[in-house]
Amino acid sequence: MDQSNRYARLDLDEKALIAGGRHVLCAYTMKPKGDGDYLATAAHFAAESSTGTNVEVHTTDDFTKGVDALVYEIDPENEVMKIAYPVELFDRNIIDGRAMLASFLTLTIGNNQGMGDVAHAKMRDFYVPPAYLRLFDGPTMNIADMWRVLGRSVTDGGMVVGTIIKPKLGLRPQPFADACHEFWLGGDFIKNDEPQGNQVFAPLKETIRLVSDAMKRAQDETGEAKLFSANITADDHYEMLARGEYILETFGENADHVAFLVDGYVAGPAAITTARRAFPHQFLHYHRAGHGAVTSPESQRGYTAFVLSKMARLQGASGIHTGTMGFGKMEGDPSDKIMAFMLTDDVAEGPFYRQDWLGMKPTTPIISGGMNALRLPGFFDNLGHSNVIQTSGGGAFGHVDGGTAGAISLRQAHDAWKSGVGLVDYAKEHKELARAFESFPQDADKLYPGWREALGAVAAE
Ligand SMILES: O=C(COP(=O)(O)O)[C@H](O)[C@H](O)COP(=O)(O)O
Ligand SMILES: [Mg+2]
Repeated sequence: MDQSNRYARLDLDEKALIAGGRHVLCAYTMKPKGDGDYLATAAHFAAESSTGTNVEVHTTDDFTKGVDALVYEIDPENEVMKIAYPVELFDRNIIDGRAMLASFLTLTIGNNQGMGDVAHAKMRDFYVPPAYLRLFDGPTMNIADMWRVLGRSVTDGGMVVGTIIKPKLGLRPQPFADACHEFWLGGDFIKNDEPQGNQVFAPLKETIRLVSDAMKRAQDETGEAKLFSANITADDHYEMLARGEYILETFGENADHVAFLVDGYVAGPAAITTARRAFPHQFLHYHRAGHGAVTSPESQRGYTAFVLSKMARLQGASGIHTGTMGFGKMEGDPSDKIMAFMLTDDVAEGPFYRQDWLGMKPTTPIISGGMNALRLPGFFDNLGHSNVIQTSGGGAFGHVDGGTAGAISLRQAHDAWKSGVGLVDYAKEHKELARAFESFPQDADKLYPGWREALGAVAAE
């Protein structure tokens, strides 16, 4: 059944829809199955994503038709369609009338992902009008709060030098805490790797007690504040709360040095909102393991990493992984920097829409995945600033002189970039950085040909 006479209004103008403020706009790439008509398939998609189904139902009334999602633009050649969703379609909490991301996803990227007449569809961008935007929680904390704890400028505090405890799994509590202590002697921030929780060989309570003690010792020894991002991801809301409360109680006077890591893709929006609402004074670290299943450029379904990032700011993530934009080990491209700008700027351009965040706090980009000191300058050149949390796991613990030297090398690479000095020149005066060249010779050869001659004995020592 062709529903385009009801669910498509190609005469609608995007600027007018935005000015009207009544619609959430979504841009998708979509391909009909077989030789299906593009507009009819798009209209069926809009019907299934709002008030309709594949047939007319006699219960539909005039009010229903007023909240139909409408296809307002199609470009079959480029497989692009745009749909306007009336704000009224989206579910609101009974407890406080506020918006929920689950409902946004259920409609815009729900049943439509499995429709028989759609070969594939992927959301590339979305626009949120002010009336809906203000119903989302948004972040309470972000990198500015970390900078405050670290005693830095709260507007331009620079890179937070971080790591992920490696190996990913398999450390008992004491070796785990020892690795933390080692890194903290040179760095600022440590996160649990995302699978680390309450394994039998490393019970959470015992591990957290030792990590808290390691933090105290590192702070005493360096005179600097240290930060830890603890994984509280769980299927069960009560389990997340139990973990969070135990962690805060155990860190005691250092509780404000603790972030909570939540795996927002595998555990979903409910887990993010649980942490956001139960622990509004902790930095909420959104880890996105698994997102590649839908966001990868290889995947023609789901949504992009850009869309995931934008949703994270709405939900109130303090920081979210944005990949390394082609400079690390995970999939990515330098143009991914628009993802970071959408997180941090008050008005930002997406691939299809400009979003005004109306003062909603920024979410901090977390840069991670195969990074090390040598890869940082290129990354910062591309992004244009270094106000990010950067975590290098292998890049710290893979340093030939150990985790402390690894941490120091990362800080030195950042300092070199900030002061506009070439990395090889800076390394001549900074041993840990020089030794990072020796630690990651493949990267060194590729990014800094001639480094060995230039650094000579400094790197080899
Ligand atoms: O453990 C790591 C990186 O470890 P290492 O520094 O040893 O590579 C993170 O889970 C990845 O950053 C995830 O990817 P992304 O940040 O793209 O979500
Ligand atoms: Mg990891």
